[in-house]
Amino acid sequence: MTYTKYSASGNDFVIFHTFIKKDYSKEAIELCNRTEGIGADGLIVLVPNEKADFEWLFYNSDGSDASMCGNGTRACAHYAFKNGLAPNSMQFLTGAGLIKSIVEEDIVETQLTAPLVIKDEFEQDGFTWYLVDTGVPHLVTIVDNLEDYDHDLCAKMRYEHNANVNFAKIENGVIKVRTYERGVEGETLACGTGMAACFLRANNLNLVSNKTFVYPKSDEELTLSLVDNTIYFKGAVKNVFTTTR
Ligand SMILES: N[C@H](CCC[C@H](N)C(=O)O)C(=O)O
Repeated sequence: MTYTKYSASGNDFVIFHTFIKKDYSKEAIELCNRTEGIGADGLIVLVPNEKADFEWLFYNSDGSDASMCGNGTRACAHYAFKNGLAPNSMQFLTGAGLIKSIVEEDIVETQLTAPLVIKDEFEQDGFTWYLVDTGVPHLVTIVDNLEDYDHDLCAKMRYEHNANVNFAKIENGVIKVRTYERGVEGETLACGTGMAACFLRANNLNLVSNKTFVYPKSDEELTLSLVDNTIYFKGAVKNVFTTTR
């Protein structure tokens, strides 16, 4: 089997395509293992689909499946286009519904699914939280200092709310984000749906405009924009290497 390793702003994935649609949780754990496998935050498997260019199966590195992955859609779309599996403007089926992505060289823009606010605002453990589903559930708190990010608190909030956890700081109209990712069970270098959740919260509070830059832990530059309640997420992806096992 041939596997390709992608990095999307530091959020990294192993990607392959097959005709066989089955549960790949076990393969996800093996392939994402950073000491004995290729190493990645997630596994993406492309399988044929009659109603879209393809369907994807997404797994976190712990083998859990997730309905959506913003950075994963950007890497997957680039992979699909470069492997002749889809045109540069494509739509594919995910657990969160149809996703549209456009590939232009190494820049990919994804139209995320319609956001759904689960809890608008609540206090817990000294922070003000916002809980929103941007394809997967995300807790967001806006802080003055990203050093407030605390692994143990994130783990507690992750399990209590079954959501990813984001700390965001607004600086001169742009957003800096740190994310604890469910299914990785730790901080990742970027989380697309997490950046989208932070952007939505900051935009709702009139702290950023309808189009702004967002910088995750990797400090790569992503563009988030909101048009008619639809979030667009754009940035570079990197095909790191391809290997066969
Ligand atoms: N860990 C997430 C899925 C991946 C989301 C993230 N990698 C992104 O780019 O959106 C979850 O289980 O909810």
